[in-house]
Amino acid sequence: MWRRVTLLSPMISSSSRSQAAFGLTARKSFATEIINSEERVSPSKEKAPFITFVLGGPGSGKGTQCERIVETFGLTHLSAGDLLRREIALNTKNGATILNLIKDGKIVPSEVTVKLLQKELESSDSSKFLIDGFPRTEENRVAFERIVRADPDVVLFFDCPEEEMVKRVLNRNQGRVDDNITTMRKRLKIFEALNRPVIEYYKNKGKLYTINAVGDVDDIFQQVLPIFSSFEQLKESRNVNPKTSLVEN
Ligand SMILES: Nc1ncnc2c1ncn2[C@@H]1O[C@H](COP(=O)(O)OP(=O)(O)O)[C@@H](O)[C@H]1O
Ligand SMILES: O=c1ccn([C@@H]2O[C@H](COP(=O)(O)OP(=O)(O)O)[C@@H](O)[C@H]2O)c(=O)[nH]1
Ligand SMILES: [Mg+2]
Repeated sequence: MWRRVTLLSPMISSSSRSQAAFGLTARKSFATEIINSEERVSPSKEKAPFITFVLGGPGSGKGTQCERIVETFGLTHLSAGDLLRREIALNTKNGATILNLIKDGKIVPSEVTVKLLQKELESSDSSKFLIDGFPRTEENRVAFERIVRADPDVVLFFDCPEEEMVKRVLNRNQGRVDDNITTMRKRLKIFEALNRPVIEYYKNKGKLYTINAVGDVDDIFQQVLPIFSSFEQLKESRNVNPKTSLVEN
């Protein structure tokens, strides 16, 4: 279980949050601490988690590619949309508000989404996460940094033309309340206005990997493979799948 060492938090002044400084502090703040002598912390938990943000417009194939990444590299998939839909299904206190926002293609307040993600990150035994469909806005991004105190190692961007995304969403067939043309049009506008700046942010930080999201699912995954293969932290858990390893590198 990941635990933040909250005592470290006041040491970070807003002015010292350069990428390097923030990254270093985030890593330290993810160090586990032994709360009491009865609690055992495994050595692997002393390292910072490996975090990937998966971005792209609605229907660009984020969820589909995440499944492939999980199969091959064993990362833990956290879909922000799925966590929000679970709140609706469980009828929690935020459930009704979340439902209305999703129906309207709007973004759920950062506090709500970040808290859900934080809970999953902290309670998981995993040390490698794929955070799918988040951050959707600059405000989301800043809230994650502030609350979770972690930075992504990799940001994937599935780049897909609008007409292709519309076609896919309208054929998705998962009974989602937002898979209709009216909501989809709103979502595309929100994507351009609010998610593009996040993509630009990570591009400027040198963390962005842009994937051409048009074509066969397997061919798209072939663009993703070398990105993850290059990270030492993921090598030991690499699950060699003959279907996906043929064209590697
Ligand atoms: N490369 C692809 N070509 C055609 N259809 C795809 C492709 N990738 C995913 N799909 C389909 O498009 C729909 C949206 O994909 P999904 O992975 O849910 O996207 P996102 O999570 O980005 O909204 C799904 O029905 C999925 O099966
Ligand atoms: O960080 C997030 C992720 C999702 N959503 C809401 O959940 C919807 C569906 O998101 P999801 O990622 O499941 O959609 P996808 O892009 O996969 O179609 C979005 O339109 C938003 O209304 C949100 O508010 N914040
Ligand atoms: Mg999705």
